[in-house]
Amino acid sequence: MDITRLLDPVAPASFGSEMIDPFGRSITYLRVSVTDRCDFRCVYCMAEDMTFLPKRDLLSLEELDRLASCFVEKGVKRLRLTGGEPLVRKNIMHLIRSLSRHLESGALEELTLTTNGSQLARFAPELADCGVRRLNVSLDTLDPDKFRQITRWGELDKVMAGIRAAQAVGIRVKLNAVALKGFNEGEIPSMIEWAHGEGIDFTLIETMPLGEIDEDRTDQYLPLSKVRADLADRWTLRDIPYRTGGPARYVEVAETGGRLGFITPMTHNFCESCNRVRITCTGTLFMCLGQEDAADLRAPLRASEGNELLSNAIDEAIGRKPKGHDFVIDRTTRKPSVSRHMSVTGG
Ligand SMILES: Nc1nc2c(ncn2[C@@H]2O[C@H](COP(=O)(O)OP(=O)(O)OP(=O)(O)O)[C@@H](O)[C@H]2O)c(=O)[nH]1
Ligand SMILES: C[S@@+](CC[C@H](N)C(=O)[O-])C[C@H]1O[C@@H](n2cnc3c(N)ncnc32)[C@H](O)[C@@H]1O
Ligand code: SF4
Ligand code: SF4
Repeated sequence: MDITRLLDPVAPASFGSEMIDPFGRSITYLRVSVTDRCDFRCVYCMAEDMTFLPKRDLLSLEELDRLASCFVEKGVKRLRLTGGEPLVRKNIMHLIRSLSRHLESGALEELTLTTNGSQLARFAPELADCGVRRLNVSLDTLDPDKFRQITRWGELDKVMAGIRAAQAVGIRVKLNAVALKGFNEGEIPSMIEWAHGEGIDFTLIETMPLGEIDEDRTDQYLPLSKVRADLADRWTLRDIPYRTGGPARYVEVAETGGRLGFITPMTHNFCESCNRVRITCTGTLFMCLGQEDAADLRAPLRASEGNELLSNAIDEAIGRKPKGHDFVIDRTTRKPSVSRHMSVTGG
């Protein structure tokens, strides 16, 4: 905590001050959406006909580096690149290579990604070389036809090759699947068995109401409380204290010997222990995934070469971090709770 702020609450935070929000939560985790573009169009994430940002609106990789590095100086220990699809951003490895200096210095504990895996076979060796030790691959089905259906045109083979390539260079892969009623509901146990057989942790996510999509979310929404109860009829699930710094809560499945995570924003809110904020590829800071409020960091970033203005803008925004989301998915609420798509902030 910056001592000058304790003595005088209106004193500007000194550069490098750690970030504590109004609810006493320490912000140590930054998610950076490096592009809003993607080579897939998952039906729960995007509409088929999406309008993406013009390239001129994007921060350069150097600007993204400066922005993320300012957060590292302010106490961020975990950095996750997302998107859109992070690996489709041109020259993304320049950014990852450059950010890896914070791993070498010990300032960062983890540099990682959430990816759809389509480009992973190409990038895995270099990612490992940059110090990426584990990453999350989003995969909602193991059936190639269903995979094409949910992603609108993705090829499962490529993702599988990406997973294998990552494992081959020693990167630990975790699979994340959005639980979708009538789509992968029946396949969840066999996906878990497959992942655990491969030594891969598996996490289920509840669908959240972000952005207009072509389908009705009420038809897709599958509460994980129900999935968990069904799995508990089949297997022995034991709560374990394992934590990654993300929102998943884990159990161990006695019969498979693997870890299963649940990300339950709808049925069991985890905002109380929130430790994260997000920046987008245009330099907008979102203090909460589930709210519209945001702060522009591009202007202070570009206004001077030093980081003081930027640091002050970040402190001011962290001071507005809300308590949590107000997500609702039901038949009476047709509009998404938040207008932007998940691909803007990267989940
Ligand atoms: N509501 C909410 N959902 C989140 C938050 N962070 C992550 N999620 C959801 O969880 C999904 C997976 O996030 P990841 O960071 O890839 O996975 P994770 O399981 O949290 O990450 P690790 O546990 O660090 O491996 C995201 O795409 C979101 O859908 C959050 O702060 N709030
Ligand atoms: C937006 S994607 C970005 C990174 C990368 N393209 C990927 O799919 O891993 C990050 C995660 O958000 C999840 N996601 C997208 N839309 C969602 C929604 N409406 N509710 C819950 N999770 C969602 C995806 O399944 C994925 O795991
Ligand atoms: S979930 Fe990821 S892969 Fe699927 S459309 Fe969204 S950004 Fe692309
Ligand atoms: S919804 Fe907002 S407050 Fe809740 S965990 Fe996610 S980012 Fe944090």
